[in-house]
Amino acid sequence: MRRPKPKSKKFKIQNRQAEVEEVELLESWIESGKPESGSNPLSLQPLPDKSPVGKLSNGSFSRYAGCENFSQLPLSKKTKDGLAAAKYKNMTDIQRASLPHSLCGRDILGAAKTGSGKTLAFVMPVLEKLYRARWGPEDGVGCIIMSPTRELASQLFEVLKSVGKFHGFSAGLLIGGRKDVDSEKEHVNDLNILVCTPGRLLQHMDETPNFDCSQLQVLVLDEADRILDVGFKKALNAIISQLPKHRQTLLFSATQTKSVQDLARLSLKDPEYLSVHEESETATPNRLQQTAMVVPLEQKLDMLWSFVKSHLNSRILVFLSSCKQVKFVFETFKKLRPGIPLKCLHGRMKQEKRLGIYSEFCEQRSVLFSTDVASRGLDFDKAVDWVVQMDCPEDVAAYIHRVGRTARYLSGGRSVLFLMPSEMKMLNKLEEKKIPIRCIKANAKRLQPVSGLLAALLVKYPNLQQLAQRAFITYLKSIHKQRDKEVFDVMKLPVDDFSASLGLPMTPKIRFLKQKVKGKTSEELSLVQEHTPVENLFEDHVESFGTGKFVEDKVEAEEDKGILLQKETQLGEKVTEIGGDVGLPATRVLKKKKLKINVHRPVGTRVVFDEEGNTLPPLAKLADVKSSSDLVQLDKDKVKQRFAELRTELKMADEEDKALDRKRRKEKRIKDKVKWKRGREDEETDTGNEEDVSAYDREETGDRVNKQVKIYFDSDSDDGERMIKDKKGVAADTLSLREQEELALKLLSSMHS
Ligand SMILES: Nc1ncnc2c1ncn2[C@@H]1O[C@H](COP(=O)(O)OP(=O)(O)OP(=O)(O)O)[C@@H](O)[C@H]1O
Repeated sequence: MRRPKPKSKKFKIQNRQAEVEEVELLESWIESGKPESGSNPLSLQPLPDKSPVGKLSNGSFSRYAGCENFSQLPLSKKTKDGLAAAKYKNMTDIQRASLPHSLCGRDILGAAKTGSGKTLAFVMPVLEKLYRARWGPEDGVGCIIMSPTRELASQLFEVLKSVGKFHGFSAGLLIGGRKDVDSEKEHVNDLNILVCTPGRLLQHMDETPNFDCSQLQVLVLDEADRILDVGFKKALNAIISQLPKHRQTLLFSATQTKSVQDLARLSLKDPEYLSVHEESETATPNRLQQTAMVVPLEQKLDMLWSFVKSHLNSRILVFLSSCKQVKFVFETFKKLRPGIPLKCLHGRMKQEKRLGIYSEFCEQRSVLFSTDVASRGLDFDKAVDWVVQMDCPEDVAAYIHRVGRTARYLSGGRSVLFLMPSEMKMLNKLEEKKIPIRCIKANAKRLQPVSGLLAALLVKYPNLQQLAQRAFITYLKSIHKQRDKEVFDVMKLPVDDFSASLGLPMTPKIRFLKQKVKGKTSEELSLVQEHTPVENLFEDHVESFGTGKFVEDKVEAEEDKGILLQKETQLGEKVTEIGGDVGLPATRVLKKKKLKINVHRPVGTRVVFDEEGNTLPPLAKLADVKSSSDLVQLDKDKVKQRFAELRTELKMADEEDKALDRKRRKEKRIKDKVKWKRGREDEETDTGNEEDVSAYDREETGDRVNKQVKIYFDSDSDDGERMIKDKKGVAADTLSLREQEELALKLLSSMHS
């Protein structure tokens, strides 16, 4: 391969001259187009002539305020080329609103719906600012872009690389979980742009010799409200204290902070608050169809399983509240082989694995079980079809970010939120924040119970039992720790039913809850929340939410073939598509599929499963039937029987333990008594030998011994002999008969005299 000819010196000088001229031109454009402080560029859109150089009617705003596409902005050729190469042409709302300001160097508080292009809105000003400042390798760190999660930081880094590929800046990704921190330390001082998470940046600030950010030009916080949240408070304060105050600061989020305290911490200078969708009817993307369902805690897994089985051709993102739950659901569902690849993502995974899973989910149609680590900012390459919130989000902001993983930019998407009866207040909160959500009900007939299968799995795989116990405890803890007590009440949870739904033979001990209820048993607890069937709950709910915003879709159960009951017209999807035959009860599915097996199955064919339990083509369908049939055939009776056996075994073991404990206590009591008796005898004969008495004995028996001694003297106080002993200090028993007679005579003579 021929190597490209090195550029001549003359070419380089010419090129540099052209750059200098371009920068001067850009600066003059920007200077002439600077908007007045406090102006709102949105109020002027669209401009009458849409000309990038046209004067505004009142002459007070940026002349770039009405631009529609990037070519109209005063951008360097390198940035324009980068944008063109990445096929970005027209600006989105937030880009149109913020770029005229941010390019002029003003501080920005940008808010816009999820998936609306906020990333470009801060990447471009970063490139332009450094370009116009003629930033070079020797100038060091010129810009820091911070994100709350590692995956998001990696994604931002990719966008920066693609749009800035014609620029000569050096950029680095600094995120935790990477082992090569030492090599990072060697190079970090040569980087111009850092894309990082707060923790790793602080680590470099603390540990890397000569790490210097004193020349910083731009600081960007993506998902700013999250980074300014308590979780990052200490790290962020420490970082900010090491940054120069004179800099440009850009904050972006779909749920932007307006807290004066937050802004003061960042020492923003007269920031421009740009909330482009504030006037919008909804706080979420228009193409997003949002639904909610009432699902009792003990039916959540059944519902999730049924949902996954009835959406085998979709890309589904499922949010759960803790790592332990993610692990449990992933591991058990994987063994049940739903017929679609399964993946999981949580903070306890190794970084390489996390990034691998993230990119696999971008490429492959699958179900990803995740904690909130995937809830913010991630822009999965191929559209996510469904976002399922198995556990209620902690607040409205968390809801907005979670559902925002679908329906991004121009694509559509759907979401479903499982709400327990005790969490219904969340719907009011969503409504208050302009989130249009429709209540739908589950098709109870299509529900595929999974707890029996889970119980069988737990018997077969003891490690799953541990996972289940941990998932159980952490879920309750997560509810207990939630700040919004109006929505989350751990006391209302049917704990025993929940435990059984995970396949556990007995409810694990819940220490923190026991303290809270002070002696209430778990049965009593479950009584707090009466068991109500889904349908009834839904009807209750419709009464209280029948204001028009929440629409109930009453569809005859007979008409529906899927797990979700929805009208065909409203979701633009055929009902059969939602459910298909996969939504049918297991036995009917088997009957149908068995027919197919008989026809198509080549004799002696092996069925191969991959690591995640997915069947490999061309026998995927066949194997699905086999796998599910295997499990269904795990003989429900057998499972029940084993379940009962396990219960009796545990009960017997419990009884044995109790008996042993009783015996031990009895023995100890006897031992103590014997010791105490001995102690008393010793006291009576020789009170001086205290060293033989243990501290415990002294504590427990000391008082009693003293009392006895005291009583002994009290009761014998009328005893003449004792009186004599007391007075003389000599025991009367020890005197001889002659001595006694002498003593008596002395006494008599003294009485007469
Ligand atoms: N001007 C544009 N033209 C075409 N596509 C764009 C444009 N700007 C952004 N996009 C695309 O829109 C999608 C969403 O963009 P981005 O990730 O920046 O959204 P966001 O507002 O930051 O979302 P979130 O709030 O979830 O972080 C991306 O796939 C991006 O490539």
